[in-house]
Amino acid sequence: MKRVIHVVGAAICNEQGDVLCALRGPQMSLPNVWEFPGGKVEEGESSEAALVREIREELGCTISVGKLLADVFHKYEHAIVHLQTYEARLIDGEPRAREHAELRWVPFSQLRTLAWAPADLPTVEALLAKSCS
Ligand SMILES: Nc1nc2c([nH]c(=O)n2[C@H]2C[C@H](O)[C@@H](COP(=O)(O)OP(=O)(O)OP(=O)(O)O)O2)c(=O)[nH]1
Repeated sequence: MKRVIHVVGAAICNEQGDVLCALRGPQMSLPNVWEFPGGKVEEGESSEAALVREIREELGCTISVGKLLADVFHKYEHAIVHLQTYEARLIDGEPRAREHAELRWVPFSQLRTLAWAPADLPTVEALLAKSCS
C-alpha cells in the first residue's frame, strides 16, 4: 500500500482574476510541473491553518482562505496524494518564490496551457467552471 500524503493548495486570485501558479523546481519531488502553492498538513493541524502556514513559509505572504475548490486523491509513483485546494486572497505582503522555480499570475483563459501536476487538473476545471470572484 502506498502512503497517503495530505496536501493543501491555494488558488490565490487577484483583482484582475488572475491565479497565482507556482512551478516546482528540478530538485523537488514531482519536478518541473505547475501547482497551487501549499504543502503537507501536519498532524493535529486544520487544512486551513496548514495552508496559511505553508504560504507564509513558501511565499512570505499572508492569505485568507475561502471555499474548498477540489478534494481529490491521486495515485503517484511515490505516494497517494490527498489534495485539497481552496480559493484564497492575499491579505498581506507580496508573494516571492522562496522554494519554487517560478511564480506566475496566469489569466483564467490560459490556465489549461500550463503543464500541471496531474492531481491539480480537477482544481483547474473547478476554477474555470466557477471563476474566482
Ligand atoms: N503543494 C502542492 N503539492 C502538490 C500539488 N499537487 C500535487 O500533486 N502535489 C504533490 C507534490 C508533492 O508530492 C506533495 C506535496 O509536497 P510538498 O513538497 O509541496 O510539501 P511540503 O513543502 O510540505 O514538503 P516538504 O518539502 O517539507 O517535504 O503533493 C499542489 O497543487 N500543491
